[in-house]
Amino acid sequence: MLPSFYSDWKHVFKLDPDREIDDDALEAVCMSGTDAILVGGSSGVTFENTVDLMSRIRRYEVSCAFELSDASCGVPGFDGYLIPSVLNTRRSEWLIGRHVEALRDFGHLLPWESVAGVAYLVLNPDSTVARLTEAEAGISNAEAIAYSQVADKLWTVPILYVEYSGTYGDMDLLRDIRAALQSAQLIYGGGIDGPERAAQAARFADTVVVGNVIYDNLAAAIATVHAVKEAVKE
Ligand SMILES: CC(C)=CCC/C(C)=C/CC/C(C)=C/CC/C(C)=C/CC/C(C)=C/CC/C(C)=C/CC/C(C)=C/COP(=O)(O)OP(=O)(O)O
Ligand SMILES: O=P(O)(O)OC[C@@H](O)CO
Ligand SMILES: [Mg+2]
Repeated sequence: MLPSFYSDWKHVFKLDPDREIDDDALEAVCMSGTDAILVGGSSGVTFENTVDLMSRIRRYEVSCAFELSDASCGVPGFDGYLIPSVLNTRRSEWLIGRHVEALRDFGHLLPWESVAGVAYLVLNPDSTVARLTEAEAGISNAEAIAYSQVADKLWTVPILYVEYSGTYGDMDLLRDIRAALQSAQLIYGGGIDGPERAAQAARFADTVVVGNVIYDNLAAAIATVHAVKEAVKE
């Protein structure tokens, strides 16, 4: 498989266009040595707040990708675009329905060479994304592994995202999902509050995403970069 814009990502910071970040904090994040900034959120993302955040990140050399979760937010100028689908949603619109409508209407505008689909497994029932998409987050570990295998082995998705947004996940499950995958890049995100948890997740995930702690404890967030880069993958 040809390498893509996300293939080398070990550590990623996720910035939400719907949240405030001052210039000093943004500089610390962009100059931290992270592999990329991923712009995205599950609610309150608009064309305007996305353009605003992208243009501020563009002052720095760091790669910058956008997670497109609303068809009205097709902002050009990112290095790459991730398009999420939720595997364990009860509503097919979040798996495929909205995507079909968006591609029908706007697909001709997409820079396809810089686009990748992402299969999300949403596992924190209290997260915004779980509520929004009515995800069946309380599934057993065997079911979570089966979902992952459907995405990876049957559908050959490029990226599987194990999403615990807002809480730290089950690392034994992450290990077992890792072991069950054939080719998908494994992204982990959720509840990483500093270097220890970041290093643990990096043992099993190809890519570790750090989000909310940027806004809650910037120093702890910055420390996750080194922790992930130095972690030994199992
Ligand atoms: C030039 C250019 C780029 C043109 C683009 C043209 C265009 C718009 C083409 C259409 C492309 C397309 C197929 C778009 C998909 C449209 C769509 C609506 C897809 C649905 C996506 C989806 C499943 C959304 C649900 C939410 C989700 C999974 C979001 C991902 C990000 C995420 C989970 C963030 C975490 O959320 P957060 O807010 O941080 O949560 P917490 O509160 O818990 O922290
Ligand atoms: O905000 P946190 O809990 O770090 O989660 C990161 C990311 O997976 C959210 O989509
Ligand atoms: Mg968030």
